[in-house]
Amino acid sequence: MEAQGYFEFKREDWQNLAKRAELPLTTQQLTDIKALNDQISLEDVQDVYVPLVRLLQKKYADFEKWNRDKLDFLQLPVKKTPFIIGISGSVAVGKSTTARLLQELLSSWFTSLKTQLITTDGFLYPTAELKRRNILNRKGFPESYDMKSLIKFLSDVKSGKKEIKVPKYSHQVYDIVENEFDTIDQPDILIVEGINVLQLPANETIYVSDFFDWSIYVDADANLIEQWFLERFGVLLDTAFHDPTNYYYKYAKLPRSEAFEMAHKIWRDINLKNLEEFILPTRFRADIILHKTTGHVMDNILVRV
Ligand SMILES: Nc1ncnc2c1ncn2[C@@H]1O[C@H](COP(=O)(O)OP(=O)(O)O)[C@@H](O)[C@H]1O
Ligand SMILES: CC(C)(COP(=O)(O)O)[C@@H](O)C(=O)NCCC(=O)O
Repeated sequence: MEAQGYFEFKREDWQNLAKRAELPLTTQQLTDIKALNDQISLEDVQDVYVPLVRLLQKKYADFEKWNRDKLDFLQLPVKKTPFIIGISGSVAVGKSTTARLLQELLSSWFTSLKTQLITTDGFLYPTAELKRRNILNRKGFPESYDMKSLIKFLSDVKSGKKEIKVPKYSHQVYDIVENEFDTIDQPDILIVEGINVLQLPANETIYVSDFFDWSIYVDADANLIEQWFLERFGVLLDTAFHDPTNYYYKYAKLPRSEAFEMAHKIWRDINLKNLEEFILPTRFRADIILHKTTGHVMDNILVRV
């Protein structure tokens, strides 16, 4: 991987950065995390995420100090500014799993800090609007997101606005769910996860990443990501089988091989295309690149130095 400006840690070296003995989580906390993220191996938590959170802790302390010093020097009233972390990567690479785990770790570890999480799926245009714009087959591509609203949301969060409502996307419904929202209410740390968070959309003067204090790109070989996409598709099929309102119901009723043939086409013509054209080019904008290999095992960690 051509990665100028980064230091690449092999997993073995990275895991030595935080001694297991110093793991500040109790066995119960670890068990709770495992229960919430049953896919995640505790080895990954200890070897990869503990050093990651330790590094993040340093960045957060630095951020807080700078905000305090800045306001003090400018003789402005003290105010809290949230620290925003962006997480990017391909569809199905494991962004939401990583984001949820990070939120869990931060919440268990830094109990006095409020950590919230959103996914930019909520800022996709609803299916009706995608149809109206004739871009239904471009879901996930830059033009399928309401970037103005996403930037307004981030600007509201940074300025400390209370109880901000974020639209909700459902993978099962395959659309924005009407009248359902997540509420972001003055967090100390906000994690923003999505394929588009490091992109520079052509018509904006402010980018999503301008609001980030730290960013992570989850990376893997495209052939592996396709496999993970197909495995997730299989899980979605199994849960859709008895529910005609589920988007995947029509695939669940097809012979399994036909359904997977369709999924392979969706991967090749939409998600892989999007990865190659719009997502992968943003990889080296991230502060940290988490590289995964077979079985979702993290093997390399690249840090911008
Ligand atoms: N660390 C992991 N170990 C095992 N499976 C994982 C891991 N991370 C993600 N997965 C699985 O890979 C698939 C894609 O992950 P997901 O977090 O939904 O990706 P994304 O949010 O990038 O689309 C899901 O089926 C998820 O359960
Ligand atoms: C909603 C998404 C754009 C975002 O994906 P995510 O990163 O949440 O997996 C994606 O899941 C999607 O629907 N892509 C369009 C093609 C498809 O997979 O059906």
